[in-house]
Amino acid sequence: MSLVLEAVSFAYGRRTRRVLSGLDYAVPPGLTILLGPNGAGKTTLLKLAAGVNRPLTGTVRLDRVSSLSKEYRRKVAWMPQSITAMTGLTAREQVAYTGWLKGMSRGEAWDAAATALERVQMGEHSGVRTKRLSGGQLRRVGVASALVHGARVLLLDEPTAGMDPTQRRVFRDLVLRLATDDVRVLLSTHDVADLAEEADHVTTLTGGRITYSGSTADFLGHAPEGTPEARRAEASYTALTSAPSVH
Ligand SMILES: Nc1ncnc2c1ncn2[C@@H]1O[C@H](COP(=O)(O)OP(=O)(O)OP(=O)(O)O)[C@@H](O)[C@H]1O
Repeated sequence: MSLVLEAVSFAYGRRTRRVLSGLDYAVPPGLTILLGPNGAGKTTLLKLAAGVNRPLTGTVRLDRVSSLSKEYRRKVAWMPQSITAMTGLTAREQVAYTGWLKGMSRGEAWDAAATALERVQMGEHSGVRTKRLSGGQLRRVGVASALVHGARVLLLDEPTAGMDPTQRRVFRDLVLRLATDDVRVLLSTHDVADLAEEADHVTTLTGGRITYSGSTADFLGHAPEGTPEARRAEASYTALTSAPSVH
């Protein structure tokens, strides 16, 4: 199973400059952290990979399935930066609704919603209206919605933004458990030090170009010699995002 972007270009309007141009990228196995400065194009890349945005040129596919097909959207799940709490719906209803939108029957979606909420440790909140949940809990409902239809690739856009350290820890443990041999996770974050060291892979994006994509160990090796252990992720990130081009 491989999610690949091939020679992808994208612009938000006909006359606006391209945010991505001729980009080639394959989502690596396991958990990958997507790092890059503000405006680098991380959200744009995730939306293209999710099939939410259509590339101007090039292709996005999961094995042979095009991102423009309905089948693709069942296999790939995207969690946007902000999750909307749907008025009047409980956590389980909101998650089941997503499953139904992705083509599951009502009964199937209802059962799968309970399982997905358990997986994100929100089982005991499944009957709570989502409007009443905290920001961190709502993000976990967002992950459950991404999991409910059995997606093979999860694309999470800055899921830890605005979380306090405790919520961040819970979420981080959750994400580390989600990435398995069968499910690839690509997660964008500004929080270099927090997640990068536990991820399998790191990808850095600068000005719409991939400046590094490889193992976390190699990534950490880009820190200048003598960098203290605790600052290696940050130093590697700085080295890779300020250099003109690497890989
Ligand atoms: N809807 C839009 N319309 C026009 N331009 C946009 C739109 N969304 C993003 N852009 C532009 O595209 C570029 C890449 O934005 P994108 O949101 O993908 O970056 P990002 O790396 O996710 O940034 P951040 O970390 O700030 O979320 C930026 O220059 C941004 O201004």
